[in-house]
Amino acid sequence: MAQTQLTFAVPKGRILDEALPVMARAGVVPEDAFHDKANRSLTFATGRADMRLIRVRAFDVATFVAHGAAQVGIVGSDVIEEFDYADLYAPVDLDIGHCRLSLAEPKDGAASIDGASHVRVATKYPGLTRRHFEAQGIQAECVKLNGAMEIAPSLGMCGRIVDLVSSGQTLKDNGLVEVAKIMDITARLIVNRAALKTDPRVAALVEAFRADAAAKAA
Ligand SMILES: Nc1ncnc2c1ncn2[C@@H]1O[C@H](COP(=O)(O)OP(=O)(O)OP(=O)(O)O)[C@@H](O)[C@H]1O
Ligand SMILES: O=P(O)(O)OC[C@H]1O[C@H](OP(=O)(O)OP(=O)(O)O)[C@H](O)[C@@H]1O
Repeated sequence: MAQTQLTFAVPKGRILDEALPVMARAGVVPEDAFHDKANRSLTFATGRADMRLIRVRAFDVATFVAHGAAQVGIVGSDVIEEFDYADLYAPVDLDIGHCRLSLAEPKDGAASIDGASHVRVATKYPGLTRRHFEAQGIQAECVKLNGAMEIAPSLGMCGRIVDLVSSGQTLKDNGLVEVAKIMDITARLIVNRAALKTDPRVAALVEAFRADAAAKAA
């Protein structure tokens, strides 16, 4: 009987360039069409007849894998923690996509919108933001944005933002300062828990990525 195809979900954003060499060392190499910017396909063959890639938005990688539509994927730990899907397991830290999730405010201080027990925050990460403030007994009202949240405080929409920071240049260029780090972030290999239990190819892939991470760390 022919084996079902494994589906490996990769994010189309900035992690991808760093992820491709790691994937190649674990034996996952996309067909040439994957690198053709004009190609609008979302599904690609790999060097393995029993595996295909899907290229989707970073947040959707976690959703496809949690629902078992893809068995394996690569995504930032920010996305994993934001969703906290029970069916998703993140067994390998790939040591790529380093950044941090931080709280930032205008360099002259948060706007008067914010009080002692209630703040309004623009973010792509409402779950992580609420949890961060809850731990301090503060209720966070989150305004969900999908990008460019650095402009929200200057437009009076919120007092602060929670967003990813790497060099800090985006904050600086928009008159903001980092006031607290919420978490350090790296990209992880993620797998669907049920697929890991039932399909030995998933366990073998985890081992291949784990061996590569261990060799890199040695
Ligand atoms: N400045 C950064 N430096 C390093 N890693 C980052 C940075 N920004 C984001 N990342 C990591 O890359 C992942 C994807 O980020 P990116 O901003 O490229 O997503 P995207 O594909 O543009 O998002 P969307 O799906 O909303 O279009 C993030 O989840 C995070 O783990
Ligand atoms: O600290 P820095 O090095 O400046 O990086 C931080 C920026 O990188 C990410 O955005 P990205 O460039 O992915 O664009 P986006 O707004 O489309 O998410 C993040 O959302 C910040 O805006």
